Amino acid sequence: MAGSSAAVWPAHHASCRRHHQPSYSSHLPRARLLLPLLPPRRGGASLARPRASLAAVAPAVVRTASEEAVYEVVLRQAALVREGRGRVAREGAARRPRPRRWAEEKEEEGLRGWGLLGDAYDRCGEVCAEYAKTFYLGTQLMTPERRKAVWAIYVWCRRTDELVDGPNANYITPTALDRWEKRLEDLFEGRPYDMYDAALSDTVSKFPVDIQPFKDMIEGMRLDLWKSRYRTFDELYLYCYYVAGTVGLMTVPVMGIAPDSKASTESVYNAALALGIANQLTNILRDVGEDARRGRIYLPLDELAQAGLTEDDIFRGKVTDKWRRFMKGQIQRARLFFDEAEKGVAHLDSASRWPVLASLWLYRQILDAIEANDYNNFTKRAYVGKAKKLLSLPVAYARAAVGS
Ligand SMILES: CC(C)=CCC/C(C)=C/CC/C(C)=C/CC/C(C)=C/[C@@H]1[C@@H](COP(=O)(O)OP(=O)(O)O)[C@]1(C)CC/C=C(\C)CC/C=C(\C)CCC=C(C)C
Ligand SMILES: [Mn+2]
Repeated sequence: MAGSSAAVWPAHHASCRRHHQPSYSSHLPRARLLLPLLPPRRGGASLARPRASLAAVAPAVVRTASEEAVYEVVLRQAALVREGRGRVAREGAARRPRPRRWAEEKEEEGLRGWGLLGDAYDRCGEVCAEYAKTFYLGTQLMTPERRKAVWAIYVWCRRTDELVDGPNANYITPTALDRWEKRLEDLFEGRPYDMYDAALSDTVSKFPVDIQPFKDMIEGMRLDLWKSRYRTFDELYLYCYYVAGTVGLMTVPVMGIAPDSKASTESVYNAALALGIANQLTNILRDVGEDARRGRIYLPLDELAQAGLTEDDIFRGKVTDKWRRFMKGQIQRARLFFDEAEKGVAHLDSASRWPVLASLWLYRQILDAIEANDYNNFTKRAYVGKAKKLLSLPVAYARAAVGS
């Protein structure tokens, strides 16, 4: 946290936390369930066409309040990237101050200043390699600039998550999150607080990355401080956007859109958002039991009720036919988000496709694992075995190479 000596960098990785998930049941594919299915509002090829099967059950496509709000952010990010591309092309200049003060102070202290920035990125890479091995491997194909930038974003996200999910989580207050947000604003202004911040500060000076998704992720952490129930999928959707959809919006400007892509910028952002939502929904479904033991239910209560289930059923954790039916609907919804995301991958810059596709496939396989566990996500943790993980890598590599 800003101004605090407490290390926000964790020594451990808890298998934590904010895993949560929605569902719907037999009348499932209601129109509102999928932001990514909505057509784009502006020109350009769409990745987000309603699929025939869904259109049949969801003739009236209506966005919910959360989807509307999030879509506004998507449009703003897309506009920024378009503008950023133009500006970089015209001026060839960075948009924001580089973390000058930090580097100069370090030089005054007899440290290597700008040289330290290289070390800062290296440390980000090490953290990534430790916490997200497959993803780290995937970044090796990217250009050094992009790779370092994605690492810096990863580390900021991981640290933010650890605030509410890590060993010091019990001491985190709204004020601490306010300080973390102030520190974020400072680093965007070129005034980083520590070396991990310095790496991100440098990244945002080089790529058209907007502060909004970062702030929104902190907002998600705020929610986790007080909210442990989600009445509807709309509420859950917003939460998933905050804690995971934001990652897609943060990383697309760094990973880049393929120069030959005909897709509209906002449709690529929509796909990125869908991947974050899909990952978070999957995370939630995997961790239902773990969350329940912490008194949390990240499932839409209205959909639970429609399935004839109560909160007590979750806390009791008995796999019944009602639960299986409910879970099938939830898994189906998560898969739809993955499908929407997958369509966007081909439009990313070629070097960025592999890590995204590999991570998408790996995470999606957790849903298969839940099914293989006969929907017992109360006491059995769904995971993807090493062999499957290893197989996904070359397959994703081959697919990523095919291009847009
Ligand atoms: C290439 C690539 C995959 C880049 C993303 C790298 C990156 C910056 C990741 C940050 C992830 C992070 C630490 C988020 C903080 C909140 C959080 C922990 C969310 C959960 C992740 C799963 O982590 P884990 O299983 O460790 O969860 P626990 O904390 O243990 O519970 C999430 C479920 C969300 C992660 C979301 C993404 C990785 C979104 C990815 C979207 C893109 C990279 C956009 C791709 C673009 C297109 C066009 C498809
Ligand atoms: Mn976590």
